[in-house]
Amino acid sequence: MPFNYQRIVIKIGSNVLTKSNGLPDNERITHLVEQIASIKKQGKEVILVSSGAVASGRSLIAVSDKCDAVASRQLLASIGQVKLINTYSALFEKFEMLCSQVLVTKEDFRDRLHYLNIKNCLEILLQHNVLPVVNENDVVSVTELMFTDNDELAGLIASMLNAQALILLTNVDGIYDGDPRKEASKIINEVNGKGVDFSAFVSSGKSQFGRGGMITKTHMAQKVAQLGIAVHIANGTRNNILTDILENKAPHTRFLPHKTASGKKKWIAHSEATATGAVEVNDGAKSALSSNKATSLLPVGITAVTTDFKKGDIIKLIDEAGQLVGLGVAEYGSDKAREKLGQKNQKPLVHYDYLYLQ
Ligand SMILES: Nc1ncnc2c1ncn2[C@@H]1O[C@H](COP(=O)(O)OP(=O)(O)O)[C@@H](O)[C@H]1O
Ligand SMILES: N[C@@H](CCC(=O)OP(=O)(O)O)C(=O)O
Repeated sequence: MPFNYQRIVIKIGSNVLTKSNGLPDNERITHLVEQIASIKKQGKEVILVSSGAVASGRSLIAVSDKCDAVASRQLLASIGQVKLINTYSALFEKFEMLCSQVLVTKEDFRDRLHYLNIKNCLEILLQHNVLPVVNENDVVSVTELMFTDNDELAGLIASMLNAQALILLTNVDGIYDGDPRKEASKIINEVNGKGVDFSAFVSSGKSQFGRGGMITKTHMAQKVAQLGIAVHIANGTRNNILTDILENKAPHTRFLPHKTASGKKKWIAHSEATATGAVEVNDGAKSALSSNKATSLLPVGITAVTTDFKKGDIIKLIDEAGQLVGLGVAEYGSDKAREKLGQKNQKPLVHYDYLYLQ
């Protein structure tokens, strides 16, 4: 049965857009644009998250050996992004389609206001039948301000826009149950459920031009699927891959979507890096929160306030072994939370509607 998604986020990785010599693969880009155009013609909404700025820059300028890694990435991306977006623009024009450039940084997802600004921008583009082409703003995103990779960015965008599906195109057919270079390794067709540990067969090594690697892809995919979005990891260098995925006839890995979470929960889910405070919860609270019932975090289950926070901040819920249990919006500040620690019949510190569990 084909997948009948209405809103789809497609991420094209560096390795798909780049030839082995590090330069952009224009034939590949053209073929992907043709497929996106045909998907759009079916009335579907598509958001493209495209890497390739650095590779495009490489085709235009030689970087001096004196440049450090950060400066050379800034230089290449600044020049390359212009070429990348012009390439897309010219190719989509052949199909009478308008595309737009949206460059973002991790900071743009930090608070709810910034988050809504980007969301509104993407929504207005979609309403006008424009295809947003999103990339990280590599020129200003350096070191700790960077996304792990564009998979993380694509996951954020898919969650933000309540997409039905996220397609991650890379240079292998999906997640293998062993080293993808070995013949005995098989593709895992379906992943259902959270907490699957891929570390036994997914190596941390990255492909030639990739940044995050397959491990980060699997973490992100599980998280996004848990929020109700189907995630497909497939080989972007295969012909007709996008149309074949949607017709359910391409070999690849699919993460089955779980029940849909609210927009606010989706934002909270991706806020670990920006969470300000933290509390420690006991085992009883941990199992109550993980049960099938909608449960809020009550002071009776909190053993300590480990980092201060204000009312409205996103805080981390940590178990007694130091593991992250979830994230949520604090209903009151850390001073008040300390006063109520361990007490019964108190107002929840995190209401269920504003709670995301790992
Ligand atoms: N078990 C596995 N299954 C599939 N790919 C794997 C596995 N273990 C490691 N990898 C590597 O992950 C790479 C893809 O991730 P990445 O380098 O981040 O690509 P991209 O730039 O497309 O996002 C593959 O080229 C592959 O070599
Ligand atoms: N923003 C960069 C790509 C960064 C990146 O993470 O790429 P990828 O490994 O494809 O997820 C660029 O356009 O060159």
